[in-house]
Amino acid sequence: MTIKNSTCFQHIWVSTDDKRIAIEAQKYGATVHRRPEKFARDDTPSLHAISEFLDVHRSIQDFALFQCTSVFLKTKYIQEAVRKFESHDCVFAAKRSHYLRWKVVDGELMPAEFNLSARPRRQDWQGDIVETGMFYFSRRKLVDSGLLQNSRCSIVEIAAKDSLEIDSSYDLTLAKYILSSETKSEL
Ligand SMILES: CC(=O)N[C@H]1[C@H]([C@H](O)[C@H](O)CO)O[C@](O)(C(=O)O)C[C@@H]1O
Repeated sequence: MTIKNSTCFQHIWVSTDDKRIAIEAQKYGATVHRRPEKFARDDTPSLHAISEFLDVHRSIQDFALFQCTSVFLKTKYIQEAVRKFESHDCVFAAKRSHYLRWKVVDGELMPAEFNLSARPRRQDWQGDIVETGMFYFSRRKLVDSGLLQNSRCSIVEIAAKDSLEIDSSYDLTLAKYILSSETKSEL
């Protein structure tokens, strides 16, 4: 409904091989794209599913993928993405991360991005940019070359409280808790 209410799109499709999802999608005014089972496996990358969709819908040049695992999508994020998409090849949802990341190189632990003798403070750096998975605006020309993004990308920064992506039952519990604690005006 958030996508529909944004009034930003000519068409809203739900790509699925599942009858129950198809019924729900139609109930809320989306058009169903019957995704072939071989593109609907647990290990099917989204890019393959997008490519299959674009192969069937040849007139579509530009598109936005919304992942239903990000349940705190807001109209303001969609509108910002639409604005930025006018001057970029792709726009995706991202958040800032201020975690100090480490990596193992040849069996040795070392900082991924920071200097041990000058540990950054949150206040002193803008943080890493991390995809939240909420959405990806992109173009057929990129998908045709096997990409979803290129160097002419922009991001929409998602507030930490909206950035949860449901990947596990713990995430689902968290999402239910956040939803029950949000006031109606915030939704
Ligand atoms: C558009 C895209 O690439 N989607 C991919 C997402 C995003 O990378 C993730 O949501 C970012 O947070 O991850 C997966 O769901 C995953 O690894 O299980 C696979 C899926 O193909």
